[in-house]
Amino acid sequence: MTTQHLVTQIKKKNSFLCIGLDVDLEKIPQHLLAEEDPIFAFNKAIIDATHHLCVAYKPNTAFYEAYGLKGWQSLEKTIQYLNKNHPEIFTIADAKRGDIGNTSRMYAKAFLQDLGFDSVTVAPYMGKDSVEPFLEFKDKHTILLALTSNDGAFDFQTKHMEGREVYKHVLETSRSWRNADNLMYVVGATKAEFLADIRTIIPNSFLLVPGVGAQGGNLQEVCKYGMTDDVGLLINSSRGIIYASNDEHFAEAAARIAAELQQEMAAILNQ
Ligand SMILES: O=C(O)c1cc(=O)[nH]c(=O)n1[C@@H]1O[C@H](COP(=O)(O)O)[C@@H](O)[C@H]1O
Repeated sequence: MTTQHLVTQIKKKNSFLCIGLDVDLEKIPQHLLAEEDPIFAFNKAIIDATHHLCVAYKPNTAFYEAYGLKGWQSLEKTIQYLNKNHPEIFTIADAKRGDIGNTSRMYAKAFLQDLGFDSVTVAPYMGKDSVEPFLEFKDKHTILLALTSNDGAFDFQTKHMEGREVYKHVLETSRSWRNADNLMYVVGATKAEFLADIRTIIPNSFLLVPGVGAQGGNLQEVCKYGMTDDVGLLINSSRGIIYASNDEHFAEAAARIAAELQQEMAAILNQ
């Protein structure tokens, strides 16, 4: 999917919401455990109830890998369901990969080609040759971790190196890599106050912003400092939406929370 297509969808739906499909069998409604594939049954119900409210879905692969082969099959069914029924929706494999080039090439093939995601999250720690293989795919996007939402972000990312913070080096240096136009960046919603500075380095790049909802990030603050003329933001909430209820009306409950966020976004877009 092109960035322009994503922007068009955002404007059409008045939403820049990304729903995180982080499925934990201990948290889903227990009646779904009788289904042949409880994870897919849960995802399908959530997608059917919320697809008109969001522009992206982000399964975090940890929640699928944890269930072995069955989990991987649930992930595959979920992306196939999205690509077949909602091809206008942007899909993110939240896998946080990155390795020597030869290995990264295989990660890129797995998520962007074989599974058919529009994008994949990648860690920048191993540098240029570990990220460039992901950038080779036309109309696919590599979402590089820049400033993450967790407290550990302060261990390395905000430390100074040659006079500036490490996350700023990530932003700046990555712009010189081959096919850098295919880059987006992760900035945690809990770090909204850093966004003004970040926008001086990457004024137009799309940002994936997780941390609204369960982690306490503030949507208004993120938009105030991070929004561009083309919106430039995908705001993710996972647990705050998908676990709104665990009774048989869980999907409607998830849609209610998603609608609240979408309405808040619409108000911001129409200001
Ligand atoms: O790359 C991510 O999506 C990510 C980066 C980050 O800095 N913080 C962060 O929470 N995430 C992911 O975003 C999701 C947040 O989930 P909730 O806290 O349940 O909304 C999880 O899948 C996290 O792994």
